Parts: sequence; structure tokens; C-alpha cells
Amino acid sequence: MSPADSRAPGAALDIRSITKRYGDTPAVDAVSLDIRAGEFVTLLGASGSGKTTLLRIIAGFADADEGSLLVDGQELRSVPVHRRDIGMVFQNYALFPHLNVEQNVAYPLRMRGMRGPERRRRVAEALEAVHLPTFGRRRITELSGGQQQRVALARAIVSRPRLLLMDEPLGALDRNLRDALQLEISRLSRELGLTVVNVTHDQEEALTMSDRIALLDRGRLVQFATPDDLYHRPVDDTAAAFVGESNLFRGSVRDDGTLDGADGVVFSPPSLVDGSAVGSGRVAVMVRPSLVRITAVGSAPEAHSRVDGHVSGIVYAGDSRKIIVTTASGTELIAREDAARPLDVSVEQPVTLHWDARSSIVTRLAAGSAGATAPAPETRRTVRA
Ligand SMILES: Nc1ncnc2c1ncn2[C@@H]1O[C@H](COP(=O)(O)OP(=O)(O)OP(=O)(O)O)[C@@H](O)[C@H]1O
Repeated sequence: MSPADSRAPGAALDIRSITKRYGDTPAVDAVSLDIRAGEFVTLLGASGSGKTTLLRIIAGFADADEGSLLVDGQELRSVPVHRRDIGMVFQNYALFPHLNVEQNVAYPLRMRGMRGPERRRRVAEALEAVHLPTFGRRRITELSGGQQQRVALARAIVSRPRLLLMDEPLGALDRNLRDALQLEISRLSRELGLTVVNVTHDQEEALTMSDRIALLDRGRLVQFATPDDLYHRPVDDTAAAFVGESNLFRGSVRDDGTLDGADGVVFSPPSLVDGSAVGSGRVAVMVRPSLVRITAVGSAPEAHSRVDGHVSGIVYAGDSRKIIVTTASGTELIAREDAARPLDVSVEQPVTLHWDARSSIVTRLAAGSAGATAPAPETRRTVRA
């Protein structure tokens, strides 16, 4: 099988303005993505954002109302499912219980009429790739969930498909197994130069595994970017709120550096939150909780952006500690700090949250965003479907 550095350049799959409606509501709304050969792309979004519908359209289980799917310039929409040269892995494994591991993995090759030593060699290679080289004769019912998912993966890659589609492949597994398989699937896709489209609502999984992430919201593509860009340079408040934990303020930046309607947050220096950088007056300003510091009222560094409130909760989460601060108007903000640091605040204590102005990220408001019509600031935590 080909190593990663032999990946072909160019688009493996060019998704152009794909739209699918159920009744009047678009489940997928004019989504365009150019997926490169050898790339691992994740469709990420809350429940109902259109991920599975788009994946099913690529697989050929559903047809789009509009748009095209081009592979090497050829329209895929008119190609029947079994001729699309696509491997699939589902959350529920979908293995044949009456066949053993080897027979399950060999199935796609049998369908293509491949037999004899070549077929055996390919099956052995695929089982090797998923670290199950000695499991060929095992019955499916004798395997753990993680092992079944590896068999499903081996079956999906054994015919070396042009494209591997995965629909929440790790959704049924426990956290430890999921973490281990995430790394293994990433390794395998790199080693084999696979082009993968993966669906998940788990942002950590998306950030860990993907070369690029397509963030969907109500059928629309919000941003298609590397994990780093999505995290550090969200295009709007929807992306900022969905990916990672964030403190998010929406409003208009005043000349004095405060944000209209934002609980008296003072951005310092104000030039760093110049809304003109992202268009008209109304903006979203985000700061990640890990970049926020907490101190007694009145003792924040002058050069820092800051807001006052009182500590309303302290939550331990393994290595880190989340301190929840509620402002005078009831907005909850988060500071996340290393749990090894001595705790120098207590619940109910008045405090100032502050952060280096360079940690503020200014983005535009998404069309239809709550903040586009109401200026109330808001804190969003990790959103999970
Ligand atoms: N066969 C169908 N008939 C009618 N509506 C549908 C159908 N399939 C999907 N939808 C609707 O289309 C929208 C997108 O659904 P889809 O399953 O693609 O979302 P998703 O992002 O994959 O969600 P989840 O993470 O919950 O699986 C939803 O509002 C859903 O109710």
C-alpha cells in the first residue's frame, strides 16, 4: 500500500453547492468543499446540522436536489452506490455475524470477483494494518466493540477505495478505546494515504484527527479550515462558540474600548478590538478560558482587558480547574487554570477577570446569530450534540 508521501495532489472530491431539502427545509444548504487526495476531513456540527445527510449523498444512499460531486472532473451523482469506489465505516459496525473476521474483510473483494492468493494476501494486509493479524478465524460475536470496529475498518480499506467515509465510527466505544482508536485511524489514514470524510459531533475527535474540519450549522457551511485555524481564527461567533470553550461577548465597540451591552467589559487597548477589522460595528469578541486570569477587584494590570464579577462556582476537571465568575447582570464567564496552582479565590468572592488584549479574538456575527439582534453578552461552553 502506498505511503503518505505518495499522496496525489489535487481535489479527490469536489463538492459543489450541494443542496438537499426535506419539505421546505434544507438539511444541506449549498455546501461546497474541495477535499484533497490523502486528506482527512471531518464534518462537524450539532445534531441536525446536516452531516449525515451530506455523507449519505457522497456515498450515494441519498441524492441531492442541486449541486455536483466531482471526482477527477466526473460527476459522481449519476454513479450507482456499488460503483463509487467508496469504503464505509458506521457506528454500529454493520459486520456480517454469520461470517468470521477473515470472511467479513474479504467480502468486498469477493464481490469484485477477486479470489485465491491475491485475496488472502490483501485480507492479511488489511488485518495487519488494524493490528488484528491473528484474528482471521474468530467469530464476530467473540470480539469486543473496539475489535469489531477494527474489523469494519479493515473491510472498508481492503479494496483500497478512492474514498473512505466514516459515520460516527467511534460513537459506540468508551472514552479510552475511542482515544486509542482515534490515534490508530489517524496513523492508518496517513500511512495508506487514504482520503477520508468522517462525521462526528465530538469536537475533540474532530480537532485530534482531522487535516481540515468542515463546521456545519443548520445545513450551512460555517467554516472549512484546519483545526488550528478553526480554534484560533473562527470566522464568526457560531464557530467561536462551537469549537472549544469560550467567553463570548457580542456588541458594538465604543470609542473608549468598552463593548456596548457587555457588562462593562473593558478592552484594553481598544484598538485591538476595532470592529472595523471584521466589517461593520457589531462584533463578537471571544477569549478562551485558559487565557483568562483571576484576581482581587482593582488589582488587574492596567494594560489588560477586564471585567468584574463574583465567583459562583469552582469545578475540578482532572489537571485543570474551572472557575465560574458571574457578572453583575448574571453572565457566566469561565477562567480555566492549572489545578496544581494554589487556589486563591473562594465562592462568593468579588473578583476581576483579566486577560492580555492580544488574547481577544474579534469575529463577525453570523447571520441569524442571537447577538445579531440582541446585544447581550454571553458565555458559551463546549457545545455537544
Ligand atoms: N429522511 C429524512 N426525512 C426528513 N427529514 C430528514 C431526513 N433525514 C434528515 N432529515 C432532517 O435533516 C436535518 C439534518 O439531518 P442529519 O441527519 O443530516 O443531521 P446530523 O448533523 O447528521 O445529525 P446527528 O448528529 O443527530 O446525526 C435534520 O433536521 C433532520 O431532521
